Amino acid sequence: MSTIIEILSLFSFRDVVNVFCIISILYVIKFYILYFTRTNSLPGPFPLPLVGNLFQILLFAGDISKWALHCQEKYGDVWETYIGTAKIVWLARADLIEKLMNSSRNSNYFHRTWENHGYEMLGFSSSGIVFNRNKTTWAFNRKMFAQAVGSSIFTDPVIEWIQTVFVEMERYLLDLGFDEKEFNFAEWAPRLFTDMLFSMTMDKYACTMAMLYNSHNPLKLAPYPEEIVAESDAFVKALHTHFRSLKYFRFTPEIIRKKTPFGRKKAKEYLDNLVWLRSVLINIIQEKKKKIMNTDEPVKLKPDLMTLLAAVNTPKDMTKKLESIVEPPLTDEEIGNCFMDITTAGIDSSSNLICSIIYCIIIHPEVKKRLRAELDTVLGTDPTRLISYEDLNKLEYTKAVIQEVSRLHPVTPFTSRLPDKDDVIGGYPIKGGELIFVSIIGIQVNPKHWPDPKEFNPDRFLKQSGSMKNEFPMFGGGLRICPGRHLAMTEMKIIIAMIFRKFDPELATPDTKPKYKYEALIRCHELMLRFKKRIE
Ligand code: HEM
Repeated sequence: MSTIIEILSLFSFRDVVNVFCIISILYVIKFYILYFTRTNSLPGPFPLPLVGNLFQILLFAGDISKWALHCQEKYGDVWETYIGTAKIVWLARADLIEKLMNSSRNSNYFHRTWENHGYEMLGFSSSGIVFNRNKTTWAFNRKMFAQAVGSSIFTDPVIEWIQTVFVEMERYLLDLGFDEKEFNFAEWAPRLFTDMLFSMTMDKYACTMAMLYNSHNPLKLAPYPEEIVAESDAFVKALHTHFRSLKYFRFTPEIIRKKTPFGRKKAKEYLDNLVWLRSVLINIIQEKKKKIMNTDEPVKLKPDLMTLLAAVNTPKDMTKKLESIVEPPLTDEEIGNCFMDITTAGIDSSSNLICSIIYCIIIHPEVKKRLRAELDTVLGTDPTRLISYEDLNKLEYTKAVIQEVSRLHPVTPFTSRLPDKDDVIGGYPIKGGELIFVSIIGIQVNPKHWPDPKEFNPDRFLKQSGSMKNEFPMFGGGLRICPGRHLAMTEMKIIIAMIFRKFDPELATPDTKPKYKYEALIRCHELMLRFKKRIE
């Protein structure tokens, strides 16, 4: 150390500045030599050294989806951008993503992004679904998840769970006078989906709506025992800390996480939180396993997702015939990671989409009228009648409305793929290891696929014939297509039906608009409404 200080003392401040300037100039020269001599160049915005094109996103207030649409308009359906020195190829046309959205197990496009040491530390790189980079364990976990979510023993009670949780929200809203007073629906939506997900995955109360209600009405608390509320509160808070930790581990360079006191402290806090969360989950899973072991009639157990996953591939499997069981059961850790994947991927996307759907229906009275007519025809005029699975299949216009809102306002505007090896896409050479962004929003408003793409017209989904999977990739596609898509559509249909058959939500003021923020997905953080009761 003292030798370094002695050497440094031989230089004046001016010398240090000069050396810094020379190194910077050499770096800039090298950056642009590489940029201008790059092979397989594509059109795209001009990058700056070190930051690449990141600074241009600031011109769009950090909203990458608006920036991507701007780039598409300027450069066409294929363009390139840079994060630092890393090139990213963008694709915004259905035929261009065909290879990426191929479901073959040998696909060149299994990985969604680069390897991340942070996720490895968290234990998600080879377990669970969303961040799993190991094809074998990913395929196994995903197959078990799809088997449980898709089994009829799960899908039937899910419809009841969703309705029960919605009725609870309805009670709180009416109790708080939100049929007359304006309130921020965007505050309630994530709680509605959290509570729903907790009941369908674990048969437990998350009580997040109850807590919001209590914060508005401390004199008349929601009817849950205090210890249940406190227990759920601790668990939900830990889950939120876990969501923040995913961002931290993804974006904070390893050197900061490991070598700086602040970085180390933060990483430890997050890891301790995850250890606690996992231990709670494992206790819950083991309780479920005990119940399964102690019964001769597993079909009589409450078929929440965790119970189904805990029994999968055991002699008490409720999702398939025993003679077809050849694989091992899921470990407790795998079940816990699947639960965290479901909450990570399933709460925010659904709750943000529901805000956009309600807003679009309100501002299109003719759409609301047709939607209501369909609800009344299929469900009848008694708003307390339980909705059944058969009813849902008949709600074609409602489904078209949900799809049209998702087309114009996708909550997940992009997904990505990392090719394992070199390829050619639409005539453009692509290098292995070069990240590809699929602009879901760009494809869904591309005039080559959608006439009058900016017009809100649910009928276009009723008229669609043939396959349009790559023209409407709201749930991604191929190997890594969203495995929760059917559940998500079920949730949306039921909630829209429950709202609009009984209520007539109105905007707080005629010019009220939802406020969105881009945070990996498009998050609605304000939608001021009144939940007026339906009169006609
Ligand atoms: C409206 C609601 C939802 C939307 C718009 C949505 C959209 C998406 C998209 C675009 C992807 C990436 C697909 C790809 O890269 O090709 C994805 C992945 C995923 N989604 Fe969803 N999703 C929704 C709801 C849900 C729900 C309710 C669940 C769980 C119950 C879920 C679980 C997952 C999982 C586990 C993945 C990762 C799949 C993998 O990596 O293999 N999603 N979702």
